[in-house]
Amino acid sequence: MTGLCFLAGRTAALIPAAGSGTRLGRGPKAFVEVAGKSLLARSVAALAPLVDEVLVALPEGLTLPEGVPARAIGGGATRQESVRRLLRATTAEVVLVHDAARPFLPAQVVHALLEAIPETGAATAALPVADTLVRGAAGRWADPVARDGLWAVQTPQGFRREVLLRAHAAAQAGGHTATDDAGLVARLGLPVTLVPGDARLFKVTAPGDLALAQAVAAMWDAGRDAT
Ligand SMILES: Nc1ccn([C@@H]2O[C@H](COP(=O)(O)OP(=O)(O)OP(=O)(O)O)[C@@H](O)[C@H]2O)c(=O)n1
Ligand SMILES: C[C@](O)(CO)[C@H](O)COP(=O)(O)O
Repeated sequence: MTGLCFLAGRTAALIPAAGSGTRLGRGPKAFVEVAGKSLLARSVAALAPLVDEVLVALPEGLTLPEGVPARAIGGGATRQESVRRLLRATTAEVVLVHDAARPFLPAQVVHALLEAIPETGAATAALPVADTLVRGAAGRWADPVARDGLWAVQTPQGFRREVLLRAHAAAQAGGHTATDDAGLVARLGLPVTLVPGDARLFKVTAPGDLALAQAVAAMWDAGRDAT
């Protein structure tokens, strides 16, 4: 693999980018630009120097923009199905699954994941929850939720490919879903290591996130924030 020596075997970055961006409301979200560069191009650029290959799942009928160093396949109707297709399209021993919608990916997070994967076979970037949490009902405060031990899960998430293949096969056989891949692995009763994520790894989800993304891009593109 490229760059790092603590993992044997080839490493692939798998980027689900086939979402429709309903909440953002600007068409297929991976193609939305921030400071002149699409979310997809930014995510690929962060990962390409650190892995042996980059695979992207795109909405049916769309093609990779010129100059994006990746191989594209057609995505599925859900994120889980897009990742399942990506997994089947690589033979790499280690896979890093990363949302195209998280365009600011510091290299140190990838290094931390690659370091963690040999021990358990599965690891995800995550941040301890910092806000007070509450369950709401009909717009009113219902129950406080203790935040001790709670983490907000980000991507990338890294796996030995055979571990994630098993998790997806079990999900398909059992007809169950999870909002992320680490969740599918945990459902098998297997350990998932939490490694420090990064505030800049937020997911561009709703229109308000674009203003934040513009602000981060100004620093990132000037090279003052790309650690
Ligand atoms: N069928 C799908 C749905 C989502 N994704 C990808 O999964 C990541 C996280 O999904 P999300 O932020 O929910 O993106 P969208 O599904 O596009 O957003 P929305 O739910 O607002 O439509 C994104 O990179 C998205 O492109 C995917 O590859 N295939
Ligand atoms: C995979 C993920 O980004 C981890 O936080 C998240 O679960 C995706 O959620 P969404 O429902 O696709 O927005």
